[in-house]
Amino acid sequence: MTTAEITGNPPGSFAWGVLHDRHPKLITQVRDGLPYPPTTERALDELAEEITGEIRPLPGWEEHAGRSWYEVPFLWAESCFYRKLLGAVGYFAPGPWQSVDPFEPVKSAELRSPEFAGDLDTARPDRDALLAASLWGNRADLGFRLSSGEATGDGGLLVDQSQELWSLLGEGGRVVLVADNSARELVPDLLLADHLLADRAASVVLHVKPYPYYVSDALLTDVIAALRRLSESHPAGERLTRAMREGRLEVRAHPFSCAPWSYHDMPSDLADDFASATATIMKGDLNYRRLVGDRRWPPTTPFDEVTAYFPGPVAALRTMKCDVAAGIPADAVTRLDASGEQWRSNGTHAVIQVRA
Ligand SMILES: O=P(O)(O)OC[C@H]1O[C@](O)(CO)[C@@H](O)[C@@H]1O
Repeated sequence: MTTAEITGNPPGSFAWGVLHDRHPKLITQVRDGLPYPPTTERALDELAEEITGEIRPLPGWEEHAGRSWYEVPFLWAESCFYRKLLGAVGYFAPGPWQSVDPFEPVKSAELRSPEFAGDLDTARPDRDALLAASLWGNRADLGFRLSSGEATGDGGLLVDQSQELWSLLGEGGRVVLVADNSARELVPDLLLADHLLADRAASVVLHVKPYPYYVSDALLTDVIAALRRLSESHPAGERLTRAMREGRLEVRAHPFSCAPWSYHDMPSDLADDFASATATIMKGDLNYRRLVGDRRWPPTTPFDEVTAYFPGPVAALRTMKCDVAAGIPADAVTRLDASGEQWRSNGTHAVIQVRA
């Protein structure tokens, strides 16, 4: 079974709002974050203008050139936008700005924020608290806050298969954790990895992005910054640093992690990585969209069905921040639809879903 891919239309939809409102704000935020030279300012101006019209050709991204940003698959349009934003700030070109993360100022500020310190102070070591911290750490990523403000209410878990997840993870072996955002999400992910390494896994492979993406997505440099910050006030910082040196915690940054397609199209080496793991844990909203396909699934479509193709046991820890939904019980869908709230995308609901 399949259904239509999400695009930026119709006007007023969640995807439309991201393209229409969030992306221009992001350009402004990036511009304000670092003292870029006039050539970069001009490139950012050009991108701000381009996103109101047609997609201009870019080597490797010709697939939808000449079309409106709103007509093409939303996942592709967003990924292309981030790729072009990095191009505009000289991220890929030889020169002084090469590899300078345009989102680093916001990521660093978060790592030094009182909220972050509060997270650490209240962190509890039991497994369910660690799982919940990792899940809800995804609630307000830095891109989401640009257009939606910080999600506050807690609508709770619409699906809670945490017991199935713990059963899966009880078997040792290698666990793959596909990270999402840095700082306030990555640190609880690392604390979860620390718990797994102590109790349930011989090794953990942490997948991060090879280059900046979706504002706050974690890179290797963010893992290192998080470990340093953690080491200042939590014993797990030292343990995890040692685990990295010993190869029990391994960081990978596969190019496909920034590709504009779902995991259905993943290359064989990545599929082998997932297939040979005890379990793969997918963090966050974007990974969820890529896992189940960025499509207008009826929200009751079984999670097992939309992930049947995935090469190995897989779990999703996701706060809901877009229109994609699957595996939601029918009575919950009826109740939430009747409430009139934007339950699919306002970041106050979450799921822990497992396909063993
Ligand atoms: O960091 P996450 O959880 O992947 O969320 C990414 C955000 O960006 C979006 O992909 C839209 O830009 C939303 O789905 C979500 O709000």
